[in-house]
Amino acid sequence: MVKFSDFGLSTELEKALSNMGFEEPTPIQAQSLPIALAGADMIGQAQTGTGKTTAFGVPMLEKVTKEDGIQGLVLAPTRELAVQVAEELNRIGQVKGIRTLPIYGGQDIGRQIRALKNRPQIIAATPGRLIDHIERRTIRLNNIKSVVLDEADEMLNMGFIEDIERILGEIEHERQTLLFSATMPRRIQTLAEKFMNDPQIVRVKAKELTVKNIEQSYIEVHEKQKFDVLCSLLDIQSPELAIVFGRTKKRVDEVVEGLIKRGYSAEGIHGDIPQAKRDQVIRRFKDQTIDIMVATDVAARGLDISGVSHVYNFDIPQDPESYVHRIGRTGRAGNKGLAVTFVSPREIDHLKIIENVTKTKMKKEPVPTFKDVVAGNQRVTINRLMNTIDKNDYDEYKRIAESLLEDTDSVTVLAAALKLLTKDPDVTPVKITAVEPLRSKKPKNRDGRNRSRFGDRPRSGGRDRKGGGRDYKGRERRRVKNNKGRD
Ligand SMILES: Nc1ncnc2c1ncn2[C@@H]1O[C@H](COP(=O)(O)OP(=O)(O)OP(=O)(O)O)[C@@H](O)[C@H]1O
Ligand SMILES: [Mg+2]
Repeated sequence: MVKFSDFGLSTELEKALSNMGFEEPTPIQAQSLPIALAGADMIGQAQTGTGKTTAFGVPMLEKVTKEDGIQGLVLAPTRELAVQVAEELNRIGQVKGIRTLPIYGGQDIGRQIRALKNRPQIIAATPGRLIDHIERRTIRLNNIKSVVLDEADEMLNMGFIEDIERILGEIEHERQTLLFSATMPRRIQTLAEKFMNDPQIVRVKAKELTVKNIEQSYIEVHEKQKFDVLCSLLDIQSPELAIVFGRTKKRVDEVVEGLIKRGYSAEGIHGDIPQAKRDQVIRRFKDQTIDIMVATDVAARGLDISGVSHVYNFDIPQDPESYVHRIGRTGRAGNKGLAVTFVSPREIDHLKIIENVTKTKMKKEPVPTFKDVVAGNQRVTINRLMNTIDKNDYDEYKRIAESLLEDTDSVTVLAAALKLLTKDPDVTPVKITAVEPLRSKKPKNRDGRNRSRFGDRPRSGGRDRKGGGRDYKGRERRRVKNNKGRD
C-alpha cells in the first residue's frame, strides 16, 4: 500500500495531511506526487471527487517558501472553485505558514488589494480578475515558480484561452506547469504543447469516466411533467443535500420559485446572480440551512460539498463532459451518490451519446406514481419517528399518551398521529416555461460555436459565468466587444 510518507514530503505537510484525516493517497495522488514533486510538467486526469486538488496542491506547497512573495498560481474556471481551492490549500499549507488568497470577479477589488498586502504566497484565481490585477499592477507574477490549470478543458470551453495565454505570457521564465481535470478532450493537447514543457501524462485507469459509487438513472419525461416528477423524487428519495441542474438561468429561477412555493428549502445559483448572493447560497447549502441548490453549469465543476447525496439533471446536459462533472458533485471521496437525469422523448439519442462517451449505462426508471410519493412521505415520517424514539427525550408526553390510550386503542392513536405527521403530496400549481428539447448532434463541435441554437445559451462559448457587469470596466467592455465575457 502506498503511503504519504513514501514521497519524502516535509514533516509539516505530512502532518497536515494526516490532520485532515487523509490516511492514504488516492490513486491520482499516488501516481502524480512523485512526478510533480520532482518538478516535471504534468497532465493529470482522474475521476471526479478523487482528490486532484491535493494532488497538485501538495507539490505547489512544497515548492513555495514563506518569503519571496507570490510563487504559486492556480487558475480555475469559476469563482466558487477559486474560493474552494484556496480554502483547501490554506488548510494544508497552514502548518508551513503558507497563505493562499482567492482572487475572483464580482468581489470588491479594493478588498482584494488590501488582502494582497498580507503577502500571500499562492493565488487561486479566475482568469479575468487576475488580468485586472495584472493591469493595475496589484499582482506581479515575476516570482511564480508553479502554475496549475484546474479544470483546464472548461477554461477552454468558456473561451478563456486568450486570457490564459496572456497570463502565462507574463510568466515566461522557468516554471512548473500542471494541468488537471476529470475530462480531457483532445483540444487540451494544443494547450499543452503550447504552454507546457514535455508534460508527463498521468491517467488513472478506469473503464468509465464516472465513478462507480454514483448510481445513475434516467427518467423519460415530457417537458411539462418535469417539475412534478422532480418534486415526487425529492419526496420519495428525501436527499440529504441535492443539486438540481437546469439548462438556463431563467430555468433555474423558475425551478427555485416553484420549489419554494411547494414548501422546499431551495436557492439558485447562476451567472446573473450577484457574487455576494452566490457566496451566501453556497454557504447556506454547505451548512444545510437549505437542502436544495438549483444551478446552471456554473456549479458543475470541481465543487466539493459534503452531504450532496443526489444530483438531478432537470435538463439533460449539453455534452458528455458536462454530464460527468455535474453528477460528480455527488459520490465524492468514496461516498455513495445518486444521479437522475430527465430526458424528454426526443432527447433519447442525446442520452445515448452521453452513455457512449462516458462508457456508462443509466438505468431507466419509471415516472413515479402518486402512490410512490405517498409511500415515500410515509417512510420519511417513520424515520423521523424512529429517530425520536432513539433520542429518548419524550418523558413529558408519556402521561398524555397513557391518558389517550384509556379511551382509544393504540393502533388508532398511532395511525392518526402518523397521518398528522405525514406530508401530503403538494400540488400547488407551478408553471415552468417550456424549453425546446436538446437536439442530438455529433459531439465533435465542442468549441461552443453552435451552442446558441440550444436553449437561450449565449453565443460563443458563453456558458453562463458572466461577471455580472461588476468587473473592472475596461475589461468588461472589451470582453463584450469580443463577445465572450465571463468573469
Ligand atoms: N487522500 C485522501 N483521503 C481521503 N480524502 C481525500 C484524500 N484526498 C482528497 N480527499 C477529499 O476528497 C474530496 C474530493 O477531493 P477534490 O475536490 O480534490 O476532488 P477532485 O478530484 O478535484 O474532483 P473534481 O473532478 O470534481 O474537481 C475532498 O473532500 C478532499 O478533502
Ligand atoms: Mg477538482
